[in-house]
Amino acid sequence: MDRDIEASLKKAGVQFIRVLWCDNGNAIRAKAIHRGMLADYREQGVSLAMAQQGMPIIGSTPAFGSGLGPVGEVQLIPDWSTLMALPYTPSHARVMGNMVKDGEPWPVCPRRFLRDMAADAKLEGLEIIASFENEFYLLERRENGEIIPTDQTPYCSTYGMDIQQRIIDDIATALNEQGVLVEQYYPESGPGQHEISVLYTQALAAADQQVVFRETVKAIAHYHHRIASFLPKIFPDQAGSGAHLHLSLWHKGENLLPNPSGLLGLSDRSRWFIGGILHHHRALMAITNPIPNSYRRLQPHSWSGAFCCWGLDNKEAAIRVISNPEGTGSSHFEFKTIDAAANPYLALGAIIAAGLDGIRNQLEPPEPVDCDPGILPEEERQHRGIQWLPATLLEAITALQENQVLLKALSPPLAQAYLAVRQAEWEIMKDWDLSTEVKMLLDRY
Ligand SMILES: NC(=O)CC[C@H](N)C(=O)O
Repeated sequence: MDRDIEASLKKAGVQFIRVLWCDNGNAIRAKAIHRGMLADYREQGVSLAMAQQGMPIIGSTPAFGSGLGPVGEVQLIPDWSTLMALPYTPSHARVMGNMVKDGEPWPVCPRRFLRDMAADAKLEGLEIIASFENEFYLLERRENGEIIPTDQTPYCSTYGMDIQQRIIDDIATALNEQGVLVEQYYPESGPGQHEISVLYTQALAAADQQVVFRETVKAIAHYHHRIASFLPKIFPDQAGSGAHLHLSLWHKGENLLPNPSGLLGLSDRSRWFIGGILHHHRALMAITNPIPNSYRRLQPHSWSGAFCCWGLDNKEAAIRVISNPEGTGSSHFEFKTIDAAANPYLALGAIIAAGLDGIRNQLEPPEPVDCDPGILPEEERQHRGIQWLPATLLEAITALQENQVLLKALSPPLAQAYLAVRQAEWEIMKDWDLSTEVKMLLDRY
């Protein structure tokens, strides 16, 4: 960051620069540096208690067994290439932070993990291109604490668009101003549920975008006296909110996915990448669906990726390969078993690790599924190799504890801290009913 940027921050009226991190509980947090003190902090960043990476989403003591106690600090060093004034809070700017210990990237830093996984992919000649596609609810809190949707409109309702026009416009403007390019918008099927998709980009930037997206949507809703929530399941009988992850693999500007004569229009490497994700799916879910509430969303017939399988344009499969109308092969696929309670750096990093394992070991996915797996008799599902996914976070945690590929990729200190946070959250929340989850978590995601 040079003096010009300091000057432009001053000119823009920025007083504080938030240095952001996204922790193992997927809370987005920041320490803010006053502009007048930037010279002192520019290189060394702000200090952070190591225990911060052991915090569950509820509570303020590090999880037991995280390996992170009250002693020890790391530096949160701004990645100045991500500096951006916040359009919705003009006196603040934000920059993403990297956790550094003794001058080296700290293994427990989620951004470090994704950077390393992207670098691993590069060694295989692959650039990972991704985008998170979020759904969220726009809600109001009544004086008695009751949470109600702010529209009652169905899927793609133009009336829903009219009702929410100002707020959606403001979100789109703010995202675009931060370089997160808005692609499509429509009201989703739940009352007050909306979806805004943003343009894909390289892996680290895609995870940064996910943080920016959540920050922006929540802040702008608040400005409009609304609550935006990404909590995976809010209303028992209405659609849940996913954060489907769209992926493609590139090399030197060329998309490596399409092969018109390959299975589902895909090249061998991309099919093996998918094979790796499905092979490690159960363990991945401890990262992609990290809270007990996540498992309420994953129901058959809800297009949420509740079955471990893949298919062409199949919205009930965990992996939907998206057909290309021009018949030139499939250019990307979507992983649906993921929600916005997931730390995007860890989730995308773990998916890359699983996919690379698939490529290295040429892991073939099972036969693609061309029907709704939820209506098949159990025997046929088994015959076709369509597995039920973990029904609880605890099952997913156990799968991750047993998954040497993902544990190795995470590195022992990150795996230890992450699993301890998941276990702590499981213990805290396992007996909560949905209304307690909503009360406690609505504002946190
Ligand atoms: N249109 C859709 O794909 C719906 C997605 C669904 N709401 C989910 O939970 O994932």
